[in-house]
Amino acid sequence: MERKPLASNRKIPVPVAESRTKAALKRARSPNVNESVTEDKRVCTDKKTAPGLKRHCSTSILTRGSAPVTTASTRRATAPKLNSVKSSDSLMARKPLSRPSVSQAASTARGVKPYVRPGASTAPRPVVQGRPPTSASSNLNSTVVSTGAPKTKPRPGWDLKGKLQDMQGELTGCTFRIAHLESLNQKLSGDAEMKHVASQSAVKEIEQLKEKLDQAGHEYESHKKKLKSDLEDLEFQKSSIERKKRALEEELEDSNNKVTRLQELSETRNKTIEDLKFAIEQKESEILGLEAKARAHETERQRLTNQVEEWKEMTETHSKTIEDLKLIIEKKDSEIQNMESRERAHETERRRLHNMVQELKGNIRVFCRVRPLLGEEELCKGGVISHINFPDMDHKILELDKLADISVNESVLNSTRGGRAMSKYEFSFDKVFQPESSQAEVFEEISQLVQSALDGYNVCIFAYGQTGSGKTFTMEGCLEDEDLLGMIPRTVKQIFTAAHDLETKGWAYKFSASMLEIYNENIFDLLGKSSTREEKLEVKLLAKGEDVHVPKLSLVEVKSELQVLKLLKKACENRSVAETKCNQRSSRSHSVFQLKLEGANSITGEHSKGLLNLVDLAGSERVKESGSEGQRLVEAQSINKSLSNLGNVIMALGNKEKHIPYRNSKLTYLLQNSLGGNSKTLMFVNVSPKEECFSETLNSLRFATKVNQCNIGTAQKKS
Ligand SMILES: Nc1ncnc2c1ncn2[C@@H]1O[C@H](COP(=O)(O)OP(=O)(O)OP(=O)(O)O)[C@@H](O)[C@H]1O
Repeated sequence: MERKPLASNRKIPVPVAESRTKAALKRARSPNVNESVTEDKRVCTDKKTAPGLKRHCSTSILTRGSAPVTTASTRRATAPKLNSVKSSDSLMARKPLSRPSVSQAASTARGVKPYVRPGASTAPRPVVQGRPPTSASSNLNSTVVSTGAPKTKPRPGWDLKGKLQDMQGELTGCTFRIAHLESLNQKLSGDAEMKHVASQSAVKEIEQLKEKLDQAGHEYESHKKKLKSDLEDLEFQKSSIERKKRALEEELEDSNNKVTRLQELSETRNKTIEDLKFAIEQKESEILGLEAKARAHETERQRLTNQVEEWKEMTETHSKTIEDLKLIIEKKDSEIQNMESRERAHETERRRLHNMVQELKGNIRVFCRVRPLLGEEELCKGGVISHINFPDMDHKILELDKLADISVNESVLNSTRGGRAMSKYEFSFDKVFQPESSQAEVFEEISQLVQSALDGYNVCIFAYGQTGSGKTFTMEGCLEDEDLLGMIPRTVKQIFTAAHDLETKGWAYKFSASMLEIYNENIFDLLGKSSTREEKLEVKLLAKGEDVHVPKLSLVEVKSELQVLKLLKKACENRSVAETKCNQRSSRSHSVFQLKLEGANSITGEHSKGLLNLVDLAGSERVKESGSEGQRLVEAQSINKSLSNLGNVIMALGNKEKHIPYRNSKLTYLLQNSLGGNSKTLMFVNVSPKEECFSETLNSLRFATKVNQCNIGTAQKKS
C-alpha cells in the first residue's frame, strides 16, 4: 500500500503570502502530524509482532479520519450468513472510502480547513478499498458472485440433502475465499513492509526537513530581525526623509511666496519701467521741442543782437533827435499855455453864450411828460392811450380829446368822432415827452440847465402833476436800476463829471446837499437824525438878496455821486417812516433836494456860487373833485395853497409885479432865490395816461401853460 501524503508534505506548495508559509510550517510542525507519524510507526511495529492484528492496524490506519468501517473479521464473526459477509464486502468494493492526506487529516483534526493547492481536486482520495479493485479482488468478487446465494427458492425443511449440498457448496466457497484472502494477506504484508521502509525514509526525510525548517526558522528569525532593523532604519530614514520633505515643502512654499512676491515686484517694476519709458519718450519729445525752440531762440537772439547793434546806432541818432524834440516841446508847451488861456477865455465866452441861449429860451421852461399805461391799465386799454395825441414831429404839442364839450379858454378844436361832437385841446410846451421816452432822453434835455448850476446860476427843476402821474419817477426814478435813474441822480452824476473835467481848467468845487419835506406847510429834515426828523424847521432870509437859509437843516458836504445816492436812499427811508404815521404822506408833501455848488478857478481867480433845486411837488388834484375831508382836506388845502401860490409867484414874476408873494407859502419862500431874475426854472408837468384822469390832466396842462407863458426875466449869475 503506497502512502503519498508524506511525499506530498514536502510538496506543500510555497504560498504566495508569508502568513500562509508560516501556517504551513506550523502545520508541518503540528503535534497532530507527529501524532499521525507516531501512529504510523506504531502500526508498523504492530505489523511485525502481530500479523493478525496487522489487518486491524492497517484497517484502522485506513479508516482514520473517515467513517468507522467494520472489519471483515468482525463482520464474519457477527454475520449470521455468508450472504451478509458477501454483501458487506461487495459494499466495501462498491463504496470506496475516502481518505484525506496527512496534511488534510491534520488540518481536519485541528478543525483547520486544509490548504488546497489551486487546481488540485478537493475530492477525497479513495483508500485502498476505494481504489478500483485489483485483479485478485475482482476475481474474488466474481467468485463470490458466482458462488453467491442461489436465487432459488429456499429448500423445504425436509430437503436435508439439498440443504447439505448447499452447505457443502458454501463451505467450498468459504475455503476458496479463505485461500484467496490469505494470498491477499500475504500480498498486503509485503506491501506493509514496503510501506514501513518508505515510512522510515519519510521519517528521516521529515527530520531532515524539520532541521531545515528549524534552520529556515532561524534564518527567518535572523532575516526577520535584519528586516526589522532594516525596517527601523527605513522608518528612521522615512521619518528623516519626511522631515526633509516637510522642510523642503516649507522651503518650496517660501520659494513660491518669494516667486510670487518677485513676480509682483517684477510686474510693478515692469509697469514703472513702462511709465518711465513713456515719460522718457515724452521728455525726449519735449527735449526735441526745446531744442527746436532753443535753436529758434538762438536765431532770435542773434537777430536781436544784430538789432541791438542797429538800435545802438539808432539811439545815438535818436538822442540827437530827442534834443531837437525837447526844444520843439518847450516851444509847443508855451504854445499850449497860450492855447489853454485862450480856451479858458473860450469857456468864459461859452458860458456867456450858453446863458444867452437860456435867456432866449426863457428862464422858465416847461416840459410835459406822459407816463405809460402800467399793469392793469395797459390790459384794460389794450395798451392804447386814445385821448392823448402827439401830433407834431418836434415833440412840442400835446392834444387832449374829449367827447363832451368843456367850455374853456384854450384853443378848442371842435370836431366829430363817431357822429358825436368831440372837444380837442391843444397844448404847446418846450418839450413833450411821450410814454416811451426814457429817463436818459428826458435828462438830455435838462443837462444844459444843470451845467448852468456849475456856471454859477440858481436852477430850479420841479415836477408838477396829479398823484400817480409820474413826478417821483421823473425826479428820483429807481435808484437800484441804472437805466431808471431819475433827474436828481443823473444831475448829480453830470455835475461831478463836469466838475472833474473843469479841474483841468483850474476850477475846484465844493458841493453841499440837503433834502427836506414840506408837509401841511411844515418843513421837515429828510437827512436828519431820527431825534430831529419830526422837528419843524423854519425858512430864514438873512438879508435881502441873500441866500435863503433853513436853520438846523442838515447840510452834508458831498464829494462823490455815490455819496449823494446814499443820501437820497436815506431820505427815501425817512419819508417812508413818516408815511407809516401819516397815510400817503409822500403824495401829500413836497420834497426838495438842494445842492449848493461853490467853485473857484485857481488860474483865472473866478468864483461861482450856484444852487440846484430839484422839487417833487405834492399831488395837484383838486379838493372838490377828490372829495377829501378831515385830514385829507387839510392836506389838500395846504397843497392847493402852496401850488396856487407857486402859480401866483410865477404870474407875478411874469407880470413884472413889484411884490412877489414868496412868503405866502413855505415852498415859494424856500425857492424865492431860485424863482425869478437870478435863476433858471424848469417845470415838468407830469400827465397820467388814464382817461378817467382827463379833468385833472386838463387842469395840470392849463397850469403848466400859464407858467410857460411867463417871462420871469433874465437870470443873473451869482459870483
Ligand atoms: N415814465 C414812466 N415809465 C414807467 N413807469 C412810470 C413812469 N412814470 C411813472 N411811472 C410809474 O407810475 C407810478 C406812479 O408814479 P409816481 O409815484 O412817480 O407818481 P407821483 O406823481 O410821484 O405820485 P405821488 O404824487 O403819489 O408821489 C409808479 O409806479 C412809477 O414807477
